[in-house]
Amino acid sequence: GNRKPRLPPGPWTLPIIGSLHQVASMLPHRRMMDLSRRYGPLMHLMLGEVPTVIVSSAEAAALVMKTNDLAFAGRPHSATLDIFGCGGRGIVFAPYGDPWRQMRKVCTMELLSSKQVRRMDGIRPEQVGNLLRYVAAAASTGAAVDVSEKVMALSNDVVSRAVFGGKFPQQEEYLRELDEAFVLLGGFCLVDLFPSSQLVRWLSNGERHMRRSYGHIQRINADVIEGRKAARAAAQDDASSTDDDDLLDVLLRLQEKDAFTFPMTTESIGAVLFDIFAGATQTTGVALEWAMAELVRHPETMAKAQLEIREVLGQGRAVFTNSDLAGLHYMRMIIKEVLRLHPPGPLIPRRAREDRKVMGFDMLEGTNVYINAFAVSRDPNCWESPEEFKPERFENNNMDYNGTYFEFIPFGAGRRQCPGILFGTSTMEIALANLLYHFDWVLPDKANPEFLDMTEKYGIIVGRKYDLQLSFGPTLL
Ligand code: HEM
Repeated sequence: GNRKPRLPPGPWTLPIIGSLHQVASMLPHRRMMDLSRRYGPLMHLMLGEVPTVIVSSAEAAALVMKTNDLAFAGRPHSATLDIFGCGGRGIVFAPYGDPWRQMRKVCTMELLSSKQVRRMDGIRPEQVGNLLRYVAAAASTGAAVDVSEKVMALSNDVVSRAVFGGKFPQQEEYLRELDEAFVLLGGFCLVDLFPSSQLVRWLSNGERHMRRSYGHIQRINADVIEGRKAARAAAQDDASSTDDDDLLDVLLRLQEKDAFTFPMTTESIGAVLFDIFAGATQTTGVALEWAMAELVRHPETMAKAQLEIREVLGQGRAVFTNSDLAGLHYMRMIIKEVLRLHPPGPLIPRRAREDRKVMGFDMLEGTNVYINAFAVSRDPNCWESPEEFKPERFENNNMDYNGTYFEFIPFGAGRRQCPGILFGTSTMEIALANLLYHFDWVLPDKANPEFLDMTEKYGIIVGRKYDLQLSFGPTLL
């Protein structure tokens, strides 16, 4: 009928600028957590002209990502997102529908296939070995290590091997553009907030910047893909797979076989490769940097983890592989606790594909919906001393990030859940196990770890504002 919709409650909004003044001033996931504690687990905001609902409790998250998953399986769109997501041809920002489903299935099956898992189990130790060599050299001279930079580089290299087969000549530029695009997406860009205004469109730099960044990314994609096509043609192995196939090989083979029900262009392949790259690198990198920061801040936790690792692995090991790590129960609790306190993507973007009633409120088609995974995993109604870093809280329970416990959703849940959980946590485990087995980490100049600055940086992937510089304790192995 014509009844007025009953929207979720939200802060007082100004005409034109909506609730922007409420959220734009600081880290949005924190500001929204504070606001939601006042207005409730479903909170309505007008971000500029764009109706938005923020979801901030386990119960509300389950209603959105489980009970009504299909209705909320869309992703937001906006001028900058449409450019970044290649008009929906990738995976992460593709609209819910058949092309997305086929692409996601292919990539997920490939990344999780036993062949690819075996391949990556061989590759990760190589990459971690490079890192260890660098760290050992620094340790021998007493220099501090920029851990943030090094774990990010590790994550980039591992993902790059999975997706593109190895470092590619333009990798540095690719990463720089990705960084810039993430900053543009995390900011509240005027054209996204006022889509109907031609004036704003004309004035705004956001769309122009994104177009330039993404154009550059597309050119690099095209170069890499054309190069590989030429190499495949020369090797005449187009139909057969080898043990060293990366995701690019797999997609090209499917393209050659015409295996999709939609046109699979080089541009689409590029969009998918970029999406996997973008979804995988910074998330895993910042999770590792938060892990090392929390461990240094909690020396007793680091010591306990080292005891476990050194006991399980025995003495005198060089580099080890993921299959050596099955017995590291405390390590896995640490990883969970890091992802609870520092979910790398704190605001999970969805979009309502149809009208739904949730908790008695109307959520209207076209509304952008952000699930605040950060607020949910710090909810005092679900977690004891939620602000404290305490891996032991995961002892003797089954609580997991697999998308069945809605108070803990760093990877989301439902149809859109992150397909890279195993890939990402495997990289985290092997990196942390090696870094802790071989070295004792402390702050440089005997600084007191209690005062380590944990300020977050603004962006859709939330890392540390200040790079983590670490040095070495006296009991080096
Ligand atoms: C610690 C590491 C990671 C975290 C915290 C993380 C987190 C997330 C989250 C929260 C989502 C949205 C889920 C939802 O809407 O319910 C997501 C989506 C996605 N992630 Fe991850 N991710 C990580 C690592 C990875 C890795 C390693 C890969 C690939 C190898 C990856 C690929 C993707 C893709 C392709 C999507 C989009 C799925 C879709 O829209 O259908 N992620 N991730």
